[in-house]
Amino acid sequence: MSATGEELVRVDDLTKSFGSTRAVHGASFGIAAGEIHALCGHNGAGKSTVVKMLSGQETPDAGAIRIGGDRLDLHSRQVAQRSGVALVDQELSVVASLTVAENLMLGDLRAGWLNRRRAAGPRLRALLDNVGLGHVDLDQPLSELGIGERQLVEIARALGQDARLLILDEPTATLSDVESEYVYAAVRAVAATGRAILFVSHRLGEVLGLCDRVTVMRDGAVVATTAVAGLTIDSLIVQMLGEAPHRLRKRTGREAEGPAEVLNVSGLSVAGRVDDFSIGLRPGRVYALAGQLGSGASEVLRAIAGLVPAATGDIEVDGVTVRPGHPIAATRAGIAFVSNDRKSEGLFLDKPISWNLLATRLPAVTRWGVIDRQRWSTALTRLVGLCGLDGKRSADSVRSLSGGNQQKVFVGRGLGRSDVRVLLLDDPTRGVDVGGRAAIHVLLRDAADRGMTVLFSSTELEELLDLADVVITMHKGVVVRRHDGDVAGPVLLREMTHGAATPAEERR
Ligand SMILES: Nc1ncnc2c1ncn2[C@@H]1O[C@H](COP(=O)(O)OP(=O)(O)OP(=O)(O)O)[C@@H](O)[C@H]1O
Repeated sequence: MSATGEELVRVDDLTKSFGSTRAVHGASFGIAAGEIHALCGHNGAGKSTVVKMLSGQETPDAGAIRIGGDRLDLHSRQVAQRSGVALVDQELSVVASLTVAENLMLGDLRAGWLNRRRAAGPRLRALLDNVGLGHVDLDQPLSELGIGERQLVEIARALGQDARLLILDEPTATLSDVESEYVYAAVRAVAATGRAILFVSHRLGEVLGLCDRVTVMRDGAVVATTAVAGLTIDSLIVQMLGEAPHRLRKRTGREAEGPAEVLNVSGLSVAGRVDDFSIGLRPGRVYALAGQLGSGASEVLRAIAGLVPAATGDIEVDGVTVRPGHPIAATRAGIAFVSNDRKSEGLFLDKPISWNLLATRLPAVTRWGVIDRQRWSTALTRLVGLCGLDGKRSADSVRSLSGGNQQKVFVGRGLGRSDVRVLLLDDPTRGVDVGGRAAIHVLLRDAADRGMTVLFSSTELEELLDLADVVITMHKGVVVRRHDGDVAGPVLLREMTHGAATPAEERR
């Protein structure tokens, strides 16, 4: 752990609301020069909003940000960058088709002669060396590098901006352990140069292993800033969730026994993402895959839906084999998939609601290849009712709906179809407000009650506890545990953020 020096970054009473949502209120903490400072909290705690305020993407409603004692008005990303704040985002912004050198110069504010490739060469070389990329050629296309190395190029680029504060938002979420180690080494090297580092992570093991102190947020407020030396995974989880009586998932009477399994998956693997995943699912139940970004939950769903060509393993629906990597075969077998990206992978935003709901069931609403008005209208009325949408608006474009209602249309397409046996949903309520979320939960529960098998992924404890009959936790591509009976929120969070307990941890 690096020694920490004078306080370099200071955040005081930072506050930000979106409409009636108080995303962050009264948040205060400091980061010393040379310190690796973690920012933790469960979903919706306010971490991203703090990061956005520090990096100039959101303007605080109140409060102050100081770097090196100077109070800063970081009203745009460029201003934040000029003030010495560099952000390495969850989504990499490096460009695969450019060379490493070109990527390092992207977005550099000191454009001009200094950045011309030849003049900049030695400086760029030093940046790469600093993050452990001494073996990488500046003129190599970025596409030749692995995902971990691209993450390091991104960090090197941020350093090239002469950052005083380097913010890393879940930098290892999708990396392997080996790749993550390179990132840790780079982060330690950067801290050793006296910069302040804010490290946002859901992986509590790495927080304890890498960082000096951790600030935990809950419901928009800072709970505490503590030296990691005095913390354990469990004490961090208590800070994240509070001491209040922990919610238990209530048994619904849907025990493990019951009707024969409809979906059987065994030995499902996706190189580098999912390792040896097996599951048997019965009809009439709601199953959840609980896992953070990088847990493999999303890839499992996509692989079962036939959308991952490189997936291997056995998938059977009602005893009939469905070859991985064949989406049409999966659909024919009765598997429907709702992705987590309704905008680019599902809805036609400028088409009417009716069209979006019925496009996937044309055979049921046509006669001799022509749309049968009567059938169309009957199916539409039924589906609009099933989704809890306003029937009078079915001619409106999907774009005109709120996010929650758009998601209802997206989910609704898989409902009420006799040919769908298994409904897979990747994070079905992401970005949906509380009311919309409850409505989607009702839709999914009803679908299960009518005999469908529902399997969804989520990172939200409340959603897992409210909706699922069975919760399967995943961490770094493997199943941690299957919970058929009652389970408490902190147990799920521990398994999602840290994986299986070691024998020593079990004994404690
Ligand atoms: N642009 C926005 N408009 C409306 N509400 C928002 C917006 N951004 C964030 N929120 C709300 O503010 C609260 C804090 O969200 P934030 O994204 O900062 O949390 P987080 O700790 O980063 O969560 P996660 O780990 O899930 O990313 C949440 O209730 C969220 O729904």
